[in-house]
Amino acid sequence: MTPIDPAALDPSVWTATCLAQVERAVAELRRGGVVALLEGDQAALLLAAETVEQPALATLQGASTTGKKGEVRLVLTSERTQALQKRGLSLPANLPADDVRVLSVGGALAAEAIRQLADPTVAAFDAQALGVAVVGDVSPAFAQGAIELAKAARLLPAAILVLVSRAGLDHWVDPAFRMEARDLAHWRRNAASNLRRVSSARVPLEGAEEAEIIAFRPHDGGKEHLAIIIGKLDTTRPVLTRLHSECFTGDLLGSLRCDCGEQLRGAISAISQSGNGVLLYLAQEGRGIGLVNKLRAYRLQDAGADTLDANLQLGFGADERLYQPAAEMLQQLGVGAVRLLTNNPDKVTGLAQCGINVTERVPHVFPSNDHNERYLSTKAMRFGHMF
Ligand SMILES: Nc1nc2c(ncn2[C@@H]2O[C@H](COP(=O)(O)OP(=O)(O)OP(=O)(O)O)[C@@H](O)[C@H]2O)c(=O)[nH]1
Ligand SMILES: [Zn+2]
Repeated sequence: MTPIDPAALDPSVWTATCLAQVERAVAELRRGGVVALLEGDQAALLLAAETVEQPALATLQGASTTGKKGEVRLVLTSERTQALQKRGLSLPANLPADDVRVLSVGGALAAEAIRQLADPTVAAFDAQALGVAVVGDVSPAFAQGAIELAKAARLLPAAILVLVSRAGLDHWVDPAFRMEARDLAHWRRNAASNLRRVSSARVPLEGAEEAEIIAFRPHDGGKEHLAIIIGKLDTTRPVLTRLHSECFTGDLLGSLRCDCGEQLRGAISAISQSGNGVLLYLAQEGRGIGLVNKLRAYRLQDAGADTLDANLQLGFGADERLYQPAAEMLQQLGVGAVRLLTNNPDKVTGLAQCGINVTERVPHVFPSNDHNERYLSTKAMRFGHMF
């Protein structure tokens, strides 16, 4: 496929083309297929570690032998590498403080062993026996791009990578699944934002009968975020606002592991009682790691980790949420200043950094139960929540 020259295209066409390429690659990684990142005359063939199966792995191993560009590498976040070190992986001392680590895993490692290296919730394994060593000759654009694509696919942040020359790509990967590494930065800027208001309806809620739900669709076609307007919005003064991150288990099933269900219904009634306000229901399940990874985090918590360390063991940051979509929804609703219902100081600073004036933090605390006491105390001790 001839590379697209951005200068020759209308910016909106260019953006749409580049976003579509990233989205196709993300879907392909989820189904265990090979995608390619390009930079200059170099290319990196990628597989997501979580979905790797033997036939696709054999393709990458074949490319590594034929391409003579080097062996199969495993790309992990530094958080995941540190967790593996605690389980016996030996790495050279004094490594640079990189976000992402590229490891050589030898030519013969089986798909199952790769999945185990990515996933701390599977049975214990002998990390030392894998003989993993650090290699440093992979472009950061490839290594970071691989992790970014895996996260965008809501998979574990780990990938398999092989370097090949751009000229020989046709043999290894379908043109539909190739993209310039630099397009990822463009995608990052546009995907989560550029929200388009797609539909809205009046939905009377228990305790807030005058309510309207407005759906905002991200530019990348991802899951919609919802704004729930309660009462008649008065934007002439700071609006009572709640940013609620989706929690399937707490919001829908009434899970006692967290406080989300109570916070959701509590926010609706607090806003209703105050007269008017907004609840943003953000498609950022599991502090942005997705439901499946949150279930993995719960397994790690059942084995002793707290909610923050569980995220790190999986290879994620403590909190992967972005505040840009929330700020953009508020701006589109004409809300420039808010009184924010939260105990989380990061929400206050995150929203303020995205241009919303947070005039006041309104505490949003509910009593604990036997199942969520540890979760809530971790929030206070390690995330700085103000209870
Ligand atoms: N990764 C991870 N996410 C969790 C866990 N427990 C709950 N969540 C998610 O955390 C998010 C809860 O976010 P919020 O209700 O916005 O709460 P918060 O950031 O603690 O801040 P406030 O409630 O505003 O004080 C939801 O997306 C849940 O799915 C967990 O153990 N691990
Ligand atoms: Zn929850």
